[in-house]
Amino acid sequence: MIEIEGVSQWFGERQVLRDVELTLTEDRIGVIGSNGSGKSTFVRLLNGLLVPSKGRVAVDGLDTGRKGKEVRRRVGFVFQDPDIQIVMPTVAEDLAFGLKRHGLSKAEIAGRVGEVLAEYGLSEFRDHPAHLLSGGQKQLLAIAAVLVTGPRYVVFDEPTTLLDLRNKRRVGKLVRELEQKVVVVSHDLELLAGFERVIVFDGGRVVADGPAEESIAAYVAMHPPL
Ligand SMILES: Nc1ncnc2c1ncn2[C@@H]1O[C@H](COP(=O)(O)OP(=O)(O)OP(=O)(O)O)[C@@H](O)[C@H]1O
Repeated sequence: MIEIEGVSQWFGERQVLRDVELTLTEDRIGVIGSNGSGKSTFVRLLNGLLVPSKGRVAVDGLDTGRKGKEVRRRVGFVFQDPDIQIVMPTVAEDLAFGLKRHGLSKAEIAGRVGEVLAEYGLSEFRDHPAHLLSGGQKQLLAIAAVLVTGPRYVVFDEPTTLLDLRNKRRVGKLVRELEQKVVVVSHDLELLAGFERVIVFDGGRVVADGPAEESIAAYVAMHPPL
């Protein structure tokens, strides 16, 4: 469970989130809203990438301000642009990187990396330079590198924006089928169809919150055709 209690966020003089009060328990949660409405800021609070200016965020009872390291082990974060997440030269080394930080032995790491490469259809790219992968393959690698560390929750910030239709569907399927609880920020409303809960932000506030179909309809109704 992730609890967001009385959270407001300022950057300098500018208030970006206003009195957000939410308890996240569902397996599939979407976050939508206009550009600049505060979605990315909100999800950055969930794994302690950002600590709220006011209020409190707790993951399974762990305060993100005081227990940041433990929180980040529980909550994986997949960025929109996989290039900023890929840190090692080859595909296998990149996957191993996250595991080393988790104190696994060399043999355990090799085994786990092999499994994950197979699972994501990346085995043939094992020793390939990660930066030469296609956009879709990089996104899959970035997702795999987060999942390999075994988080309980995974936050995705616009995971399909840079992808072609085939890879968009691939990532969409993966997001729907993950065993972890997921929170997905997206402008791709199709990706969120069928989600248990979709939260709509506007001007830093939650303006709708309910099953995907209801929230998406409310969001669409807020934006009549020009
Ligand atoms: N680190 C920061 N410093 C200053 N302002 C910031 C910072 N991060 C975000 N902002 C501002 O906060 C506001 C909300 O940004 P945020 O990225 O949360 O919106 P968003 O809903 O994710 O938008 P988009 O759909 O365009 O990605 C924007 O006006 C942005 O310029």
